[in-house]
Amino acid sequence: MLDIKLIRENSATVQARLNLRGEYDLQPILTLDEQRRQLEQERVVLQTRSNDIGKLVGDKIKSGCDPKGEEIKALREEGQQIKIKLSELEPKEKEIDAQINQLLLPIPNLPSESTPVGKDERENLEIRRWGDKYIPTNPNILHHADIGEKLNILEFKQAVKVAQARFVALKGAGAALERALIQFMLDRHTNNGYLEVIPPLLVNSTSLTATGQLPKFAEESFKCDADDLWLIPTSEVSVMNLYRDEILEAEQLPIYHCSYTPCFRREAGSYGRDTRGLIRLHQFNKVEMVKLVHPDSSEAEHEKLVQDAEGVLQALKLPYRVIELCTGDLGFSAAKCYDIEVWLPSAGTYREISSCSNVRDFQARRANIRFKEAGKKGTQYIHALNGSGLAVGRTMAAILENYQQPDETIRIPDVLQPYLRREIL
Ligand SMILES: Nc1ncnc2c1ncn2[C@@H]1O[C@H](COP(=O)(O)OP(=O)(O)OP(=O)(O)O)[C@@H](O)[C@H]1O
Ligand SMILES: N[C@@H](CO)C(=O)O
Repeated sequence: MLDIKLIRENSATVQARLNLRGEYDLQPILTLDEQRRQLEQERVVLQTRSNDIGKLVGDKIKSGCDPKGEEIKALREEGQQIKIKLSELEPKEKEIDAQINQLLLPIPNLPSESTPVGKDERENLEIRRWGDKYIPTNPNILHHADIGEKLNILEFKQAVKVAQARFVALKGAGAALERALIQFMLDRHTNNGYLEVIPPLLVNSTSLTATGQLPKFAEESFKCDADDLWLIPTSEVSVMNLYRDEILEAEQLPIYHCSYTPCFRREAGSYGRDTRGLIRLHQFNKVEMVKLVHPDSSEAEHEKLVQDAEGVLQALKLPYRVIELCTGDLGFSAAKCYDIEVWLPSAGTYREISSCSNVRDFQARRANIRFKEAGKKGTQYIHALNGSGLAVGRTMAAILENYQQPDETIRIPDVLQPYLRREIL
């Protein structure tokens, strides 16, 4: 959530930066904020007069004025009227606060100053590439769905019967490879100082609002019918919300978490896109990295987060590139975002496998996550970062293609062999 004080005091700058992301009109918020401030001023004036009257009545009685006389009666009557007005003002202020809040919730984060300006994904910037030398030279590589079915490790038809399109069942070595990938990713992150969490897979609406999926993107998540519970689209939601409404000590920061969970997405706007294979499913596994950090270090922490995600691909020797998203392509909560795209030989292209964002204080304001620092008055909002480290299904797809041998077997990446106790699939 954007800071209302920032909007009030720098409305032109905030509006200009929001315009880099799309169309958002701050005027209704500014109008309500002005009304709210007028009510506040009115309340302060009335409160002061009410205090003065109380004091005046006391002083006058002390100096001999008749407590039942006309003068005291008139003052008491005025005091009574003020109390009635004050009691009417309070709910009005609360109502306007609630309206401002409702208008702020669908407004996205401001892009960072260093984010490249652009309309959409065509204006994203390629930052670097890694692993060109590992790009396979075999021109006949099968799509991962085809080789997966041939090897009897990916089962799409049966999964569709059980659920619907965009589901998969992993069998035998496929299930083992998925588990090995999850374990390998978690081991790397925990060795790098991330504390593992297994969080709830169902979250309430307050949690989804805190991380930014609600109210705007309700149609992208699955909701349980009878309860106020949703299946998580990413474990960023559950992990961030563990800290909702908490005040941390500065010494507790930075907090690094990693978590493996299934993720559930309705993919409402993806009709007809990526209908084959593991790229776009309603349920997929992801190892997530989440950081809660001091605002001064969030930029450096962001660079380290991307390196941690890249490290997984480098260890697996999967070729990739890093893209910096332009202002028009940023996710709702992100101030700055790098996507990592892995090479998929069957398509002859790079496909997104990880998204690493610095959301700065945007989620902390919605979730009310603050910290206290010695020598500073009051509390400050933490900065938060999240990144996929990595999406497991897309990693499996990349391995089934990049490690495919001419005899249609799959070589297991060296770092996974100890987990699987085999070299070939
Ligand atoms: N429906 C899905 N099925 C499988 N993996 C997914 C799916 N959606 C996202 N992912 C993976 O999870 C990562 C984090 O999710 P994110 O919200 O950044 O995806 P996204 O930007 O919606 O992806 P895309 O642009 O491909 O739709 C992505 O980088 C991707 O690797
Ligand atoms: N939580 C982030 C990174 O994985 C996302 O889903 O995009």
